[in-house]
Amino acid sequence: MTGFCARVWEETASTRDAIDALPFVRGIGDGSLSRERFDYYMTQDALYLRGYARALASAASQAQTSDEIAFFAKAAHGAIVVESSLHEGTVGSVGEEVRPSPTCTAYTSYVLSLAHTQGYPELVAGILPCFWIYTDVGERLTAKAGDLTEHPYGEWIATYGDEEFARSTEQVKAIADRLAEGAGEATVARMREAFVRATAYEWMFWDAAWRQETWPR
Ligand SMILES: Cc1ncc(C[n+]2csc(CCO)c2C)c(N)n1
Repeated sequence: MTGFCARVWEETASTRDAIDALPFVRGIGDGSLSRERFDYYMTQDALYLRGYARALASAASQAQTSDEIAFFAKAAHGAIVVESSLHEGTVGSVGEEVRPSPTCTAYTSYVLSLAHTQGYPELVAGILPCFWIYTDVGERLTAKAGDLTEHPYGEWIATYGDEEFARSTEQVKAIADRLAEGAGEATVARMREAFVRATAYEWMFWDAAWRQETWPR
């Protein structure tokens, strides 16, 4: 039987095709995306990464091996460092007055609910699309964009097209496959649900940035 990752990757093929087709993602790739939309995204992403870093720290606290504890603790730190370096170069530091959008709130609340109401395998499955989708999109955009030095979003593309980032993704995939192998049917079904949902949130996050989504007032 094929592993968990191979199966859920196949199952989310249509969502991933829809991600590639998003005007926001196409616009980052060809450089035509407006600064205004990109800045909205970066600000919301900084807020997202704070919540996501907490979910990674929770995975570190639930992990059972030294390697996994160290891996998730380093990734939690990495999420905050990505936030400050990539974001300060574009939108500056994000102040307390900025409110997370409905989609940002939904996505961070969802991964944190996995951390607090489900088990370690479900949390890892819900954390994985953040790594895998960005590696996947980053690799394709890097191959397409060519020389990034003059590209308006070159730094963003290079961050996620990076080989070390791809290696981190492979590590989360290996952890998810191992956990699914040792888990019962009900846990694997919840892991699948977490992966599918988080993948949908990745689509929604870029779509919300394109729309510059706000709360009703
Ligand atoms: C909405 C959203 N989803 C995924 C990433 C990518 N990402 C950022 S930090 C990290 C892991 C630790 O470095 C990953 C995979 C993002 N930036 N924003």
